[in-house]
Amino acid sequence: MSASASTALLDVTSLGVHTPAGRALVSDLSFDLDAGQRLGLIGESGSGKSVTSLAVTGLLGAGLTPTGSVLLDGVEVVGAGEKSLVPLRGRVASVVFQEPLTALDPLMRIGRQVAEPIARHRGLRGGALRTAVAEALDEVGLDDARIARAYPHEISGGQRQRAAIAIALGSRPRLLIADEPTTALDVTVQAQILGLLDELVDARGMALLFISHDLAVVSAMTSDVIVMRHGVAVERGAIADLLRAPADPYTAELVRSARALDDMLGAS
Ligand SMILES: Nc1ncnc2c1ncn2[C@@H]1O[C@H](COP(=O)(O)OP(=O)(O)OP(=O)(O)O)[C@@H](O)[C@H]1O
Repeated sequence: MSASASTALLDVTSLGVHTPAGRALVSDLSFDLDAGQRLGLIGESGSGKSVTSLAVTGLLGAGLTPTGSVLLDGVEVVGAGEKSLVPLRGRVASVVFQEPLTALDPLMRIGRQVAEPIARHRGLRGGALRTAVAEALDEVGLDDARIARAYPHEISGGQRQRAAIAIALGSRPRLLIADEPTTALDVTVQAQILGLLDELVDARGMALLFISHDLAVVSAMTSDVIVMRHGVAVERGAIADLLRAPADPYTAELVRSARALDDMLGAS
């Protein structure tokens, strides 16, 4: 969160999202992210985290209306048409979602899906494209040649999420939005994927907006968070400070339940 909003890669000011019936799903949310910075959005299910990530990338479904301002690399996303949004997607920001099956095309081999953003954004063809795809798969730990030829249903959930990460990064985005990227995975695979994301974000100097309901998971990826409840930011700051002295009762509850889980795991 920088002092100088004008240079931010992502600059969200007083974002609101409303249903057609006028219900506010997100209200008066403001934050910014500079190149290479990380920020966590944490909150219980239904608190508006995913709606925020969709609003930020201009992907809100029909009927949901955004208000306020979202500047992505200086371009206004709120109210923008597809024509101005398409060049931003991938090149500026990419999203990794909770369920990789929704991001992957079930009828297309993994290798082709990884190739598509690389060809589109980096203009590679033929042998150079094949080499770049092999490198992209290798980078996410999918170095088995079988994976490139497989369809999504032929590989494991963890491998699918690795492939989804390779696709999201193929366009070389400067901002990665990870929306509960490990929630659908078992704990061991979750730790591997978090480690992989951490390494890749670091190696490429990407900014990261990391969304989760799980304080322990968020604290593995970022040191700064916004706590959301009912579509409103109830608290923000360094995780270390929130753990020590949560100001909002809801944050205190999040900290208590994370500690209880930790104790339970420690005792087992
Ligand atoms: N298209 C939509 N139309 C109407 N309401 C919606 C729509 N999409 C989401 N909502 C509502 O907006 C609220 C916030 O949803 P959102 O998915 O952002 O929550 P979340 O914090 O990401 O939760 P989860 O962790 O379960 O994904 C919820 O009450 C949800 O039912």
